[in-house]
Amino acid sequence: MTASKKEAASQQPAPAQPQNDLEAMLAAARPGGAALTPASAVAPATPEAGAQGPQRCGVIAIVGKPNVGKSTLMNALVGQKISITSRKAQTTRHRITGIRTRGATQFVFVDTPGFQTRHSTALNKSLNKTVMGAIGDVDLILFVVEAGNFTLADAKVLSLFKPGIPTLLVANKLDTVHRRAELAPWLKGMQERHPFAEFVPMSAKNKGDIERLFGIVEKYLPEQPWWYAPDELTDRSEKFLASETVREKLFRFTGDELPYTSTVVIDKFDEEPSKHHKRFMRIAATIVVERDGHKAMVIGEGGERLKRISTEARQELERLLDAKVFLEIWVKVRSGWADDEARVRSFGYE
Ligand SMILES: Nc1nc2c(ncn2[C@@H]2O[C@H](COP(=O)(O)OP(=O)(O)OP(=O)(O)O)[C@@H](O)[C@H]2O)c(=O)[nH]1
Repeated sequence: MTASKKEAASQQPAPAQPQNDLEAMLAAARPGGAALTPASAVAPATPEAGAQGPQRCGVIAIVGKPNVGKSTLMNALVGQKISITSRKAQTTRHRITGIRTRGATQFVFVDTPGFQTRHSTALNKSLNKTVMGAIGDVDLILFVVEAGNFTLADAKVLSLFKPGIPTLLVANKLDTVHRRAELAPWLKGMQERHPFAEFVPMSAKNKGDIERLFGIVEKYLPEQPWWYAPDELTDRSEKFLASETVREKLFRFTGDELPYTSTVVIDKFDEEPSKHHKRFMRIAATIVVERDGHKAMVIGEGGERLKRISTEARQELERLLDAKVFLEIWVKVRSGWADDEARVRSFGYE
């Protein structure tokens, strides 16, 4: 990948011509360095897989501090929910590959956990190691921040980037910026911080922006044969997706009360023969929490909350696995697991 990566890195993307208010504002902020490319200024890439022309394939890391919208972006790019999302920071804990094949190009996205700067537990050290591993050998980095915002936590992530890998500044959540004029000086400041290849103000929730981001990303990927079949969406196992689904429901239904150190372990993931269903899966999961109080919180009054978590997780898994699912969930207390390196590893973290 190295030779072709250099080629991709040396491509100089042409700056977009201003076509609307946002673009004009961006052009005004342009200090002569990076192309300021609002997602809305680029022609969409060819949507279907299998088109003529040389194949392109490359790895794109999606990196940023917690809660900036990395998983939302990844799911929108892949076109299906691969990475779990929630309002709670630190939802993503593993490196996740999402694959999308469009036209002659295969995009291999790597979503990473939000880089942790606050607590130095074994869990957080493992999360940061995952981020570092993900950005080491990729063709392009999408550095995701909230448009108009740049904090110390963002700066710490940025300081990890090595020179040589082209990096796009994805200024996400543009829909929440009401005073767009204020973005110009902010972008100018960002240009001074790092030699970004392009600036892409956008919203991960806007389909048009996603469509155009494909067009921007495509030109950084080297010409080489695809690595995956065109219909593959992820390299993660169904078992892994099962644990992520339960974890997502757990966080959704417990809100901010439950510490982020709670986790999910899959104890059983078996396909069984069935006369009534084309596919029948028997899954057993354990939610691991740190304290008795957290266990009570997960179970809820009369078991109501755990029942809701189970029902929603089962329904989503039935869609995801295209199977009838029997899901059993247990809750166990293992105090101090996030501080215990061996436990962190035994629960499937790197
Ligand atoms: N308004 C708005 N909200 C967004 C956008 N993108 C993501 N969000 C919201 O931001 C929150 C965090 O999104 P995630 O995708 O989980 O963020 P993340 O960066 O993966 O978070 P971690 O897993 O903690 O690293 C969720 O509530 C999303 O719905 C956007 O473009 N606009």
